Amino acid sequence: MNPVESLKAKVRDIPDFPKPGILFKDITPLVKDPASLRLAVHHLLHPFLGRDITAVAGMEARGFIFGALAAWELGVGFVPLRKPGKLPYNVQSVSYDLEYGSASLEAHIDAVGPGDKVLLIDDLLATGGTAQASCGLIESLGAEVVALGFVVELEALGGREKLAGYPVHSLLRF
Ligand SMILES: O=P(O)(O)OC[C@H]1O[C@H](OP(=O)(O)OP(=O)(O)O)[C@H](O)[C@@H]1O
Ligand SMILES: Nc1ncnc2[nH]cnc12
Repeated sequence: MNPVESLKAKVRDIPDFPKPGILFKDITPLVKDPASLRLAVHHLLHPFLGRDITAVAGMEARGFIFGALAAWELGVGFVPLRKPGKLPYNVQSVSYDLEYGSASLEAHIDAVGPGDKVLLIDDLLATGGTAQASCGLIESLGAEVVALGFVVELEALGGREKLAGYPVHSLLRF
């Protein structure tokens, strides 16, 4: 099996979390294993090396894990997209639906701006609600979304279709 596919064994299935009927894909076993974490970040970023990217943005909370590592590897800054009420300065907000509820994200109004070329990174793509809303948030601040990267993609939930028009890269497709 190729090394990236072998990472699938590090994603743990938790049935009925956080609600009955949801099969939760738990990435904590992958993240706690140093070789798996390094391999995942390396392959997540492979398509983006050498690209004109000025910032990485990541969605709270699990997107912070891979987003911050991605920013470090690319040598650019990291922009946190946070759950409501957490950012201290003036914010721009966006609301959206996800597989098991609805939510909002916020960014500081000066987090990115015109001329910025942003790579959006999250742990997982499910319905695409979070990612689509995050694209809107970044664009509402005048920046461009260059591409999106996810460690896990749940293909049956159709997130990729919701992101039509954006380059989407995922590592582990279930
Ligand atoms: O494609 P979607 O249907 O929008 O779902 C994907 C989102 O759901 C999870 O985040 P969650 O909101 O559960 O927050 P967390 O990272 O704080 O656990 C995951 O980390 C993605 O951000
Ligand atoms: N099934 C799932 N497992 C883990 N995170 C998720 N975010 C949205 N759907 C999810």
